[in-house]
Amino acid sequence: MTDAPQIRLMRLPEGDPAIPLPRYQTPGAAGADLCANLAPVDRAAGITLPPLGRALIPTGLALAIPEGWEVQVRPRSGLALKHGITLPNAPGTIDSDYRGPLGVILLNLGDAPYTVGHGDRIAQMVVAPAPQARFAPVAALDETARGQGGFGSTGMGGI
Ligand SMILES: O=c1ccn([C@H]2C[C@H](O)[C@@H](COP(=O)(O)OP(=O)(O)OP(=O)(O)O)O2)c(=O)[nH]1
Repeated sequence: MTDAPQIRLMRLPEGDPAIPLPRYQTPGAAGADLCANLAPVDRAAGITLPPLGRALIPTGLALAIPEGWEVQVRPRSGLALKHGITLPNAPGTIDSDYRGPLGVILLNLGDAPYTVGHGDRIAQMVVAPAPQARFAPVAALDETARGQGGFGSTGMGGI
């Protein structure tokens, strides 16, 4: 296994120090939970997403990811199953050279309004290797057994 990288985390000036920093909830967790860090004006009422509504939810954090790695922001399955809350851009890509505020785009696919509260665990971030490839333009590609077959070309049934 590649050595785990160190990711520097900075709480932004508008970040609430009472909100826990991302952490793995169990020794084997792949994702570290991210909490909503709402603007002071939103903290009392939260941010309500109507059905099919979406919003950029601040985390109050900025990251410095080492080159060659990325952070993926992914939905939490409990919120998805119970309330239909997902990320329209899942997995959100956090680039290693990005130093701006980390935000989470939440989308309500449920049939009832959903309110995001200050401090709620809204998503999880997974750290993954992301090497930059070299793209080599060529006139023709090598042949394979699959060729151009795709999008269900091997059939859709079981057994
Ligand atoms: O869920 C997300 C997705 C992205 N970002 C930040 C970090 C990322 O590095 C930057 C740009 O994201 P992306 O490349 O997905 O956005 P884009 O629409 O292609 O914009 P850009 O032209 O700024 O790259 O926005 C977030 O904070 N949360």
